[in-house]
Amino acid sequence: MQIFRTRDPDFQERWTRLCARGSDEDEAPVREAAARIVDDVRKRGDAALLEYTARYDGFAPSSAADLALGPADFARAFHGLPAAARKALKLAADRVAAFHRRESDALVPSRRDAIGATLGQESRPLARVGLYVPGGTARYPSTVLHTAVPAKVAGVAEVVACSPAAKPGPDGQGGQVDAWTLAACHVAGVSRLFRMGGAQAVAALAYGTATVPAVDKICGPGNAYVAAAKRLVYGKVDIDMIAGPSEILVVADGAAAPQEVAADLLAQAEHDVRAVSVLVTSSERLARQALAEVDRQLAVLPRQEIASRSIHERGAVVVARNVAEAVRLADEFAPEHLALLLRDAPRWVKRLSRAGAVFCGTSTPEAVGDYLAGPSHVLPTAGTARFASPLSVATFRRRMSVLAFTPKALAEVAPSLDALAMAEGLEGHARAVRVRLALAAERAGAPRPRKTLAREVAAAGAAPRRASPKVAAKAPARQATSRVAAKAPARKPARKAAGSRR
Ligand SMILES: NC(=O)c1ccc[n+]([C@@H]2O[C@H](COP(=O)([O-])OP(=O)(O)OC[C@H]3O[C@@H](n4cnc5c(N)ncnc54)[C@H](O)[C@@H]3O)[C@@H](O)[C@H]2O)c1
Ligand SMILES: N[C@H](CO)Cc1c[nH]c[nH+]1
Ligand SMILES: [Zn+2]
Repeated sequence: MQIFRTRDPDFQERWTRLCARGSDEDEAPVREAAARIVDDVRKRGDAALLEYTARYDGFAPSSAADLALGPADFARAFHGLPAAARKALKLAADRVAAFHRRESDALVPSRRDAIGATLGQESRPLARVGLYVPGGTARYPSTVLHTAVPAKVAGVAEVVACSPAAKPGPDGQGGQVDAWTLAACHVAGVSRLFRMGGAQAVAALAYGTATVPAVDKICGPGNAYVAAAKRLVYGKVDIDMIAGPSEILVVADGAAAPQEVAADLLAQAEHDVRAVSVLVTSSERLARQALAEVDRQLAVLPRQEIASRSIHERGAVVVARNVAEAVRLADEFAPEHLALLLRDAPRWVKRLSRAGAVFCGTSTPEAVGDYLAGPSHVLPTAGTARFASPLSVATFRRRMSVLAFTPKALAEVAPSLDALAMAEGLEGHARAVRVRLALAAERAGAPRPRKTLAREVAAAGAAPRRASPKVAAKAPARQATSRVAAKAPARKPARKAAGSRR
């Protein structure tokens, strides 16, 4: 694990390199591999999906339909678990649901303004979403809960999930998905789970295949291949964010316990060889103690191989001049998880604006957020916390603006609208308003000079309205106007037409 100090002459260079984790340069080979896979599944559908599933997950079902598991499988798995396991899943699901139900929709309420325009927003759930549940080197039933529960709270009608099956065991049998993951699908109300993973799963959900339905949005975390594929399909579908290899940045002062610092760093390092764990501390002594403690704990960690590569290839300890500088660097790094092992940790939160989630103080280990604190553990990685937010109910809903003008309101804004449209050279837009004003005037039978009305209708580029015999009998002047309009030459200068109504 590298160690450097903000006083070092090459600090900026090393810090910039550390901050660039997961960047385009860092991930070029992964991106190219993901692009080939996505393209192939888009073109060849199920056939390509089955080939990649066999290659990467060792699962070769006889038909693509066998990739899918459904509610009966989920219920069987749930009821087959011991009571303590069912209780843990339910507790986590309940806490996630309780937190996300507290989210507010914060819409602009519909209101009629001074001119008579009623303006507002409405929000609706997405119809069908696809959740990526990782499963390459670890199982993630918690991710089922931290994605599907907010989706259900949001009101999504159809929640489908995908997760790679475990690699075949010594018996050569593939296709197994652990009971906890299936049970979590039962608890969270997932409709179907497809046993597929990686870039091929993302492509199948984005473009649809004969077996896998195309979704409106793909959400959920995954390794670098999954993250790269989500970037590639964005636009065809929406995505929640880039939630790639896990990260933690711990800010600690001299009072922090090195054992806790090391444990938090390793808890993320064990996710993936590409996970990033960083300590920024104001204490040289703590830096040294934490390094030693990481080595001690690594030696007895079951996922030592993965965590050790992550720590040695991507981990770092940075010694800052003081806590304020450490906190400033943490914010610049924009980590997925930011742990504040500081005296008076909550006080520092107001200095932060760029982290996926902030964990305050020694009794709030990051792991509590991973499982059952409440806020979804799906968080932006690779510095994208600069602009992206945690997965939430809002992730699964979309807003639409709703506008309703009265004729009077339209007439009031028409001159300015006309001016703007003509400035943009988009006369069709201006005409779409002028025609309404002209027809409204005609309907109202406003006592207007014949020529003015003729000019208005002609300038709007519209055909004359055919007056009903009743109206025609009552309003000979308007009928005459329409006849004139039908014959009128192409158009008068628009501004003049608009101005004539002022
Ligand atoms: N940011 C978050 O919110 C969050 C939450 C949970 C987990 N995670 C991350 O999710 C990831 C889980 O990773 P994982 O690998 O265990 O499971 P995964 O399901 O994300 O990836 C496994 C799949 O990757 C593909 N793959 C692997 N090697 C490949 C190769 N060489 N070429 C092409 N495709 C390949 C295969 O299709 C395989 O099925 C970790 O990085 C973890 O840190 C992030
Ligand atoms: N730390 C992960 C997010 O980066 C979430 C998780 C799930 N299970 C354990 N951890
Ligand atoms: Zn974790």
